[in-house]
Amino acid sequence: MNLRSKYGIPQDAVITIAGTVGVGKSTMTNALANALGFRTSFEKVDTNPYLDKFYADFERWSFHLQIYFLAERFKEQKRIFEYGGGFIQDRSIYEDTGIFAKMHFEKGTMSMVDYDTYTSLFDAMVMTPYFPHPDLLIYLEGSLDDILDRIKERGRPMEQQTPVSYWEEMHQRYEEWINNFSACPVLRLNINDYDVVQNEQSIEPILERISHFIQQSQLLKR
Ligand SMILES: Nc1ncnc2c1ncn2[C@@H]1O[C@H](COP(=O)(O)OP(=O)(O)O)[C@@H](O)[C@H]1O
Ligand SMILES: Nc1ncnc2c1ncn2[C@H]1C[C@H](O)[C@@H](COP(=O)(O)O)O1
Repeated sequence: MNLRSKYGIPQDAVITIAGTVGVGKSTMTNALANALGFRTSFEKVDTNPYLDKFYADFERWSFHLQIYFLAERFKEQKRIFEYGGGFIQDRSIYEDTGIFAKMHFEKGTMSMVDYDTYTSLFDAMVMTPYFPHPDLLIYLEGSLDDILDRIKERGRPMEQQTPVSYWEEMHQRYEEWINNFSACPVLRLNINDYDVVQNEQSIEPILERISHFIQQSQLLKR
């Protein structure tokens, strides 16, 4: 019996992985997709035409980057819908607005006009009854120090050159954001409680918790 059947996870489930930069979303996306035989939906960092420019000049590029991410995530959403689910998604669309756009607006690196334009587009596209929300959002959390170590270890040059205060601000905002998030069910995982890199078996207790959550939320939907 495969792991998906063993834990009774529906084959059309859509699970999104959320959390701050470097916390381990892509790694978890791969581990869960392999274990469940699901497709993946990744953020493409290397081919993003704005990301390097954005890190070099937030004020100049924050609006362009948000529009780009929104378009990319919406295309991915369409692909997931066309396949009929069975996906693990690396980062949720909700973080673009709830974390990044909001943070840049509030810190003064996105103008109010740009922020209003962006949020009205986001709301028209996403916050509608026609937009399918994921079955589960897995929120990865960890200490700022552990996350900074991971950002350093991964070594993306644009992130190394960014002041620690940026990651600190983001880390705080994530905590506040997840405590108020209600668009879909949330499973919180602390990065010290599993290690899918060194120990492949550590995915099974996570599958068990996912199964429990999805079954409970399906009961609530009835
Ligand atoms: N469970 C883990 N144990 C140890 N290192 C990890 C773990 N998960 C991720 N990492 C490492 O942390 C870094 C960031 O992980 P990544 O999955 O790219 O994060 P994200 O997608 O959230 O930005 C990478 O170098 C990755 O190898
Ligand atoms: N919406 C976003 N605005 C600004 N920057 C973003 C957004 N979404 C992702 N990013 C950045 C953060 C990282 O440098 C890369 C990839 O994110 P990761 O958390 O490592 O998957 O893109």
